[in-house]
Formats: sequence, structure tokens, C-alpha cells
Amino acid sequence: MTLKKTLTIAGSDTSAGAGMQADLKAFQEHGTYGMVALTVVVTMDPKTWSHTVTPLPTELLQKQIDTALSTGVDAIKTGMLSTEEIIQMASKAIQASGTDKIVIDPVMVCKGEDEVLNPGNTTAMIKYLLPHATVVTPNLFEAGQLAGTTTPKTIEQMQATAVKIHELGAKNVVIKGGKALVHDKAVDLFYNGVEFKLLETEKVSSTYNHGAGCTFAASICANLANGLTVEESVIEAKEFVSAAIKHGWALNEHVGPVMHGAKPRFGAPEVTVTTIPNYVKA
Ligand SMILES: Nc1ncnc2c1ncn2[C@@H]1O[C@H](COP(=O)(O)OP(=O)(O)O)[C@@H](O)[C@H]1O
Ligand SMILES: Cc1ncc(COP(=O)(O)O)c(C=O)c1O
Ligand SMILES: [Mg+2]
Repeated sequence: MTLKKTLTIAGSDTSAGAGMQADLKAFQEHGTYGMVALTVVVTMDPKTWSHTVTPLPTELLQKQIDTALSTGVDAIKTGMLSTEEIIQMASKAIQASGTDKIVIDPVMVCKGEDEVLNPGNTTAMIKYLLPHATVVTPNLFEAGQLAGTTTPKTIEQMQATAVKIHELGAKNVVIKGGKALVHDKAVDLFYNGVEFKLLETEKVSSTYNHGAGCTFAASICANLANGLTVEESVIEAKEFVSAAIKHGWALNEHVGPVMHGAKPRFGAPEVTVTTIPNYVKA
């Protein structure tokens, strides 16, 4: 039996809820063969849990990319890319890979940390990654940064932001309202350049949501590798991550990761999909 090969170009979250650890767990749960090209290692101060991001030498990243690509990957996801040089390397890897199943998770901050990784990276992501994105999965903050606007706060503002990000070259845009959007449901907005759909689940009141974004994007990537359509991939990923958040747990007093493999074990909350009227520019 052969498996579809999924590659993440991402950082290591040593606490293992997010980053490439989340990606590999989600890849595995979706029955794909997960591979990694590691960009940075994130470690935590045992007392304060403040994060330190340590980059790997770029030559080593390139060797990992070359190794993984030589096997013929079916889909690629990008996660934490800490410098413009690394963003360019990821872009070249995508173009050399021969696959058009590309999920860009434009990670700009770690949850629980306010500091933006490197503000110049946004411009590089726009230039080098968005034109190759089958799907891009910003949270509200990241969506505003990519679109060059303020952080969207309403569904209508999310629509305007999604249009701008689509114009930058991403074929499909999912803006994650998640926990941040003031709404009684966990709402994500899907835009494929033609129509808008709202994806909604129950909102879990837990704070054990570390790694939700990575798990969501990696699930989309695995679903694409397995041959699902973009929309099917996003809807299943939303089910998968909702279950993971619902069963999130306390790793220690500082962080609560999602339970990546919750859906196959406990089932998933229902995702409601509603087509909404197109946003008309004022
Ligand atoms: N409290 C919650 N209840 C249910 N779903 C959530 C909750 N928080 C986030 N989600 C969902 O998890 C996914 C990841 O979103 P989010 O946590 O906002 O991303 P990120 O980790 O990148 O900031 C999205 O599909 C979002 O709607
Ligand atoms: C290596 C790495 N990638 C990505 C993220 C973003 O995680 P999330 O899925 O919570 O957005 C983090 C957050 O700590 C991280 O450490
Ligand atoms: Mg994220």
C-alpha cells in the first residue's frame, strides 16, 4: 500500500501542541505519510513559558527540502517561517515540488505571545507565497496584516479582507474567526474568488487551544493530498480541529494543547455551511 506524502515546512514547537508536531499528528490521523523540513526550534522558559525562537542554519533547511522533494510529495503546508530568506526558500521548494496542493498558514505570532515574529515577513509572504497558495489560512490578525488593513471584526470586514487576500494571488482564502471574533459560534469565512461560505461550529469555552491553527491547516493539506476538493478539505479540517479543541487538555500550568486525534476517537461537532451574499465594495 502506498500513502500520500505530505510535507510541512515549519518550526518545532517543543511543547508539541503546535508547529510541526501538530502537523505530523494531523497528517498521521488523516492517513498520510507526514514529512518535515524544519525551519526553527521554539523552546519555552520552564518558569515563565516565554518563547525563544532559534533558527536552524538555512543550508540545513535546504538539505531537508531537497531530501523530502526527491521522494515526490503530494501536498505541502508551510508554518512558521522566521525570515524573508526562509520564506523565499519555501517558495522555491513549492515551485520545484510539482504539486499544486499548497496550504499556506501565515503564522505571524505564537498564541500567548504578543510580539510579531518579524514584521518584514508579511511583505515577503505576500510576494513569494500567496501567489502559490491553493489555500491560505490566516487568523483575524494575520488576515488584516496580509490585506494591509486593520484586524477585521465583523463578517463583512472579513469578506472585504478575503477579497483583498484573494487579489494577492491565493486561490482560496479561509479567515479563521475562531475564538477572537465576537460571535456565539466559532465562525470561519471561506472564499474561493466566486462565493463566500460561512463555516460554523459550536464555540468551545476552553482555553486549551494551543496548536489549533496548525492542526487545521495540516488537516486541509492532508485532505488535499488524499484527493478531496478544496471545500471538502476545509470542512473536514474544521470538524477535525473542533473536536481537537473540545478535547484540549492541560499539559502544565502554562499551556493547553488541543487533542490532535480526538475526532476519530470521540467524533466531531457538526459544521454548518452557509453561502452568504457576495460582499459589495462600498
Ligand atoms: N473556542 C473555539 N471553539 C471552536 N472552534 C474554535 C475555537 N477557537 C478556534 N476555533 C477554530 O479552530 C481553528 C483555528 O483557529 P484559531 O485558533 O483562531 O487559529 P490560530 O491558532 O492560527 O490563531 C479555526 O477553524 C477556528 O474557527
Ligand atoms: C513552531 C510553531 N509554529 C506555529 C505556531 C502557531 O500555533 P497555532 O496553531 O496556535 O497558531 C507556534 C505557536 O506556538 C509554534 O511554536
Ligand atoms: Mg496560527
